[in-house]
Amino acid sequence: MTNVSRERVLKSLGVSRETAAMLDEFVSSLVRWQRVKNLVGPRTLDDVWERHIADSAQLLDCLEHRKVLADLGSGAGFPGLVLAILLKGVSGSHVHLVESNGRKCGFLREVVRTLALPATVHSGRIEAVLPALSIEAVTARALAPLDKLLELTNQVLKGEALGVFPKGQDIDAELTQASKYWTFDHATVASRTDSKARILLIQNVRPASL
Ligand SMILES: C[S@@+](CC[C@H](N)C(=O)[O-])C[C@H]1O[C@@H](n2cnc3c(N)ncnc32)[C@H](O)[C@@H]1O
Repeated sequence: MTNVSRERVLKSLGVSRETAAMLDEFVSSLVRWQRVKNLVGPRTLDDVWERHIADSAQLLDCLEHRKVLADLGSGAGFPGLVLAILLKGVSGSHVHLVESNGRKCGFLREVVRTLALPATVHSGRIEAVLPALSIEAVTARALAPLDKLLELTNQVLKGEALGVFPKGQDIDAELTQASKYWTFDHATVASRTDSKARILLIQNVRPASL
């Protein structure tokens, strides 16, 4: 199953042999660390290629020309490490991985170092780290509902920077709730890995009262 998924995902991504080798190395490290550090929901590793690698990689197209980004609440590197692997070699690219859990940061640092990725691991809280970063896009998967995400990111998303947030079937309710507190431009893109999911693209965020 894992090998079939791997082949299918790598084929659909159309990556080079070098990039495929980096993704393999990342998955191997995750499986190794998972045995002792429990970084992701254990059952999700059975389908790591579809559920985590492909699900993260599809965000690359949403970024368009943007290549300096912050991934908030990176966990075991989804989507941030996958994007850093895909962006390696793209001049000027950089991924800031922001994660407060020290154990997960240890893993992220090891993968960044081993694969020499264009990425920095920030071990700390988003609220403290994000304001100091200069970025073109923000990603966050499975971190918080949209109103909370905009509370965390409104300062960086008030202009041209793009928020790229994978969302599940509650997306419409989240948009309604967030609209009570924020105004913003948004669009959605269908997820390629989950028929019930969409990817939310957000810009020009302002407090609703202004
Ligand atoms: C549910 S996990 C999702 C991880 C990953 N993005 C994924 O999709 O697999 C949320 C992660 O966000 C981190 N996190 C939550 N609140 C945070 C905060 N305020 N600052 C930094 N990290 C945070 C948690 O430690 C956790 O690793």
